[in-house]
Amino acid sequence: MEGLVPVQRAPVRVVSSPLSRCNVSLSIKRSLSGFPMDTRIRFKAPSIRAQQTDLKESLVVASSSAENALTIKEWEVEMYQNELAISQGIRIRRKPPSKAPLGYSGPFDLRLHNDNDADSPRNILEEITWYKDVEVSRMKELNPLNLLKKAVEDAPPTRDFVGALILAHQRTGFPGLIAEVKKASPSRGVLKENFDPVEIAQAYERGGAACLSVLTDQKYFKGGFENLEAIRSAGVKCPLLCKEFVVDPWQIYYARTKGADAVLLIAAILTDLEITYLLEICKKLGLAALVEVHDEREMGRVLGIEGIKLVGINNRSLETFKVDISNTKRLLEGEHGRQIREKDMIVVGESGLFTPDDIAYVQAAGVKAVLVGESIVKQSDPEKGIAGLFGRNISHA
Ligand SMILES: O=C(O)c1ccccc1NCC(=O)[C@H](O)[C@H](O)COP(=O)(O)O
Repeated sequence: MEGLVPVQRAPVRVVSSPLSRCNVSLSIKRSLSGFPMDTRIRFKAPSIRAQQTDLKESLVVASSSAENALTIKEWEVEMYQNELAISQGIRIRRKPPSKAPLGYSGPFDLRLHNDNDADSPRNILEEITWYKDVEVSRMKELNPLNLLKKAVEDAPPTRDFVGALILAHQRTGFPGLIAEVKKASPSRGVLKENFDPVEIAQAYERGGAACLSVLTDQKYFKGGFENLEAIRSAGVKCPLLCKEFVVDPWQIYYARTKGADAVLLIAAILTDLEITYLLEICKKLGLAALVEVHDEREMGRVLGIEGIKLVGINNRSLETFKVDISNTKRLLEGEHGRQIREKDMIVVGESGLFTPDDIAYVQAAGVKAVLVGESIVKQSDPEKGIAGLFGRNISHA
């Protein structure tokens, strides 16, 4: 099935079913956590017609036992994926480690997570990630992937996000600006009361932004996919980054249907294999991917993944909210910095940038682009906010 990575193939024996004599083989192709599951039941059924009624009845029995087997297998895979994520240094658990399904009789260590407080998120990023899982399941029901894939064909064409950043950098001598359309955030609350996303986007464009970042999360950032769509439909030329917490390939397709030119992939919540897979989907859809890291370990992981052009260094810990712009400098020093230059990757300095000195600081550290929200969106005139941030008008430089 298109869009799946067969990370696990587990034969499930339907031991007590009468169907076992028909050589039922249930193979589970489970992709990544939160990703679609492709379940196929193959029959090497006897060719004799007379056995068909018998087979129908047997199917009913088998399907309920197969369903149980699937639930258990799915839960097991999720647990293994949590283990895999932990082994890659990912502290964020992708799902609440809820209780093992009825009938589970696997290794004891998979059940160790069932302590009483384990089902509470440990920080805001974990909370958002768990919420996304539920939200995406709901949205998928309204917009199934097969319909989305058709809708993608009618989406407006993608624009060159990376190219726009490089051009802006060459044109102005400053890092190319990704200006963020951000109404609120978990750390700062509401940043702008009278929030008109299209007006703000147009002001950013006039002010010399190379690209825009549009927050689409409703619950924590008071954003929305309708903002992305409205900005695109209003004729804003700057390429658009869909700023989401992507945990499922479905979100990438959805972003594309709403006019996105790029998406954010956060290394703190995705395994290496998931990033690789999501990058493939982006490539297929003509989208750029901004892969975001926060620490040395994430940077090391990302440098080991093929095909990443744009890497963002977030100065804000998404777990603690602490902002420290020296994070950008630290992560670009030494071996990692050398590899980034060797691979000719574009680094985006993200979060906590307020003044021309901040811009000069991250530029000296090696960034060719910056992603800025709060300091410019809060200004009564965001166009002037950009000039204030760079210390001069960058719209025609
Ligand atoms: O901004 C937050 O409070 C936040 C909290 C938890 C997860 C993500 C968060 N922000 C996303 C971002 O990375 C920023 O919106 C972006 O880098 C712009 O930052 P800033 O210029 O500081 O608004």
